[in-house]
Amino acid sequence: MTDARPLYPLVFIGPMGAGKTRIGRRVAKALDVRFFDTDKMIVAEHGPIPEIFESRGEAVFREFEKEAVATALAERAVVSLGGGAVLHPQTREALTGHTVVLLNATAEAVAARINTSKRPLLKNGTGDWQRIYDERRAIYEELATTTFDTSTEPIERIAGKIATWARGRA
Ligand SMILES: Nc1ncnc2c1ncn2[C@@H]1O[C@H](COP(=O)(O)OP(=O)(O)O)[C@@H](O)[C@H]1O
Ligand SMILES: O=C(O)C1=C[C@@H](OP(=O)(O)O)[C@@H](O)[C@H](O)C1
Ligand SMILES: [Mg+2]
Repeated sequence: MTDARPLYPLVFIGPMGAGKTRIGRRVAKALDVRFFDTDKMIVAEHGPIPEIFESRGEAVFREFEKEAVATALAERAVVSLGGGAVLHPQTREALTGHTVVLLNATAEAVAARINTSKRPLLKNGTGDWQRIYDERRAIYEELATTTFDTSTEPIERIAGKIATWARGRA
């Protein structure tokens, strides 16, 4: 069955450390389109993420994030969201009809790779990762139009596979 959804914006969702930022950037390069990372947009406008969580709270961060997502989704681009962006109902609604790629990874793979100090929700270590993932799993799976697992292969190989898949979709 062919997928009638437009390829762009091509959106990456999934848990922290799955590789949305790194893989998204590589896929954009391979497809020769622009790349937006909503966390980077928020940092550019409002400052470092841990400071936003600390001084304004998660709810304010989610509002900033909703705005960044809406801006990025208007572009013909690859767009990587932060792991919790899908918690906002307006963001879930905004994703309707778009091509949404879920990047999944196991807790073990993520524990070996991520810098928890930059992720305020993991400041007690990666033990919280599984709980947060379990809370969000159903949302990710409902929104995703395709899924790739990033646990075992290097970033370049996964990005290459996704770019090949995307070319086949275009
Ligand atoms: N497939 C992978 N194999 C090994 N390390 C990875 C892989 N994907 C991502 N990483 C590493 O994990 C960290 C988090 O990646 P990032 O793209 O920021 O994830 P996300 O945006 O989903 O939180 C980075 O240090 C990155 O180099
Ligand atoms: O899952 C989350 O709630 C978060 C994920 C982070 O982005 P990445 O998924 O790119 O790490 C960042 O938006 C913030 O620390 C909160
Ligand atoms: Mg990221």
